[in-house]
Amino acid sequence: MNHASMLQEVKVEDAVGMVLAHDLTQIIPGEFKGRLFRKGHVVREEDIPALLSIGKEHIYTMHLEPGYLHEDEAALRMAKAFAGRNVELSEPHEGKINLKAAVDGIVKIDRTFVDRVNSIPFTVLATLKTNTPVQKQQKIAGTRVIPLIMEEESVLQIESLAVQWRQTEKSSDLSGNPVWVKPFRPLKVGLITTGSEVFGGRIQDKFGPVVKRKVEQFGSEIIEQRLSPDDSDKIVQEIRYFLDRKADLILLTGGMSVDPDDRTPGAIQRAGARTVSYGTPMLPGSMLMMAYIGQTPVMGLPGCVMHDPYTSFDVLLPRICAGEEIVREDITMLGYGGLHGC
Ligand SMILES: Nc1nc2c(c(=O)[nH]1)N[C@H]1C(S)=C(S)[C@@H](COP(=O)(O)OP(=O)(O)OC[C@H]3O[C@@H](n4cnc5c(N)ncnc54)[C@H](O)[C@@H]3O)O[C@H]1N2
Ligand code: MOO
Repeated sequence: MNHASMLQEVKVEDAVGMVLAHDLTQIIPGEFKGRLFRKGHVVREEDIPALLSIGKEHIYTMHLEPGYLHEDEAALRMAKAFAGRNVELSEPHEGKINLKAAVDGIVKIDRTFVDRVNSIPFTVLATLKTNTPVQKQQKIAGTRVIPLIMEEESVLQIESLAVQWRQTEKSSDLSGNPVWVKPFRPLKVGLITTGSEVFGGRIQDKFGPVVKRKVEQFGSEIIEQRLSPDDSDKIVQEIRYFLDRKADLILLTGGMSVDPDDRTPGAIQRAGARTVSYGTPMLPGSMLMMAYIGQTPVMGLPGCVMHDPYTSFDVLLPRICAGEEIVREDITMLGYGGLHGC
């Protein structure tokens, strides 16, 4: 790429009155990183010491030829090409556009598309992983072009990748584009706390508050918490209680392991559940059960959810709160990268 003819170097001392062609960045480790001068700023006599102090002895003046784009314009066109529903774009800043969530939800980001964009030289698209829960205004992706002057051809390639994606991606009719945010829906959640030691008052329930906080974090609510001893019939009754009340999600805690008193997985099955998986390849959270009774998701939560900050429950819950059905493949793919402790 030969951009030399479009860029002219001028010593800062001779640049008074000239227009900056790009943002200029200052970094003071531990204190500040950001734009010191904005693109378009007219250099003044008093700017010269500041420019020299960030190591700029020269500035560029720029004369773009047809077929070339300024870094800011290229980044903006890239971002507009793939930003879909519930995504907002920031102003260009140092050749970068941030994509932000416009709502609370989970990000949906097509990995194949991201890889294709990044295989085009001098373009950068860095994103969160798909299905990550995000809050409104949280950054979900950033685009950047590496050179100050970008060949328009590269941007056209990205724009046409996005067009192809829209033509071929049948399942994404909700999204419009490969990077988007699926909003949470407010679910009514029934919570069944099993364990004769809790039911009988021998120990105080520590599970309920944890589950309540997690559920509320994604915009849903626990409509009621019911206690049950380690008795299969009683657990089945409590599941039916919440089915009758049209709970959108039923969560059961405790009794998920291999002891004779661990009745929860069997009771979930006896209540008529279709098991997606019992045994989840993630540590912690391996004893989690994912099941459905009709359309209603039912989850058995093992003891670790009570004390480990990030388990398989934290991966699956935001997706369920966004209205997604969990299938077997969603579970099997958790193992790779699924070691988080335990
Ligand atoms: N031989 C094996 N042992 C264990 C396995 C295994 O595969 N083979 N898995 C381990 C894993 S992983 C976990 S996680 C736990 C599973 O625990 P459970 O869900 O069966 O939990 P419980 O046995 O019901 O309780 C464990 C512990 O936590 C206390 N507890 C339970 N509920 C509450 C509550 N609501 N509030 C406060 N405390 C609670 C309970 O009293 C026990 O002390 O199993 C491993 N073992
Ligand atoms: O389920 Mo345990 O559920 O891996 O700590």
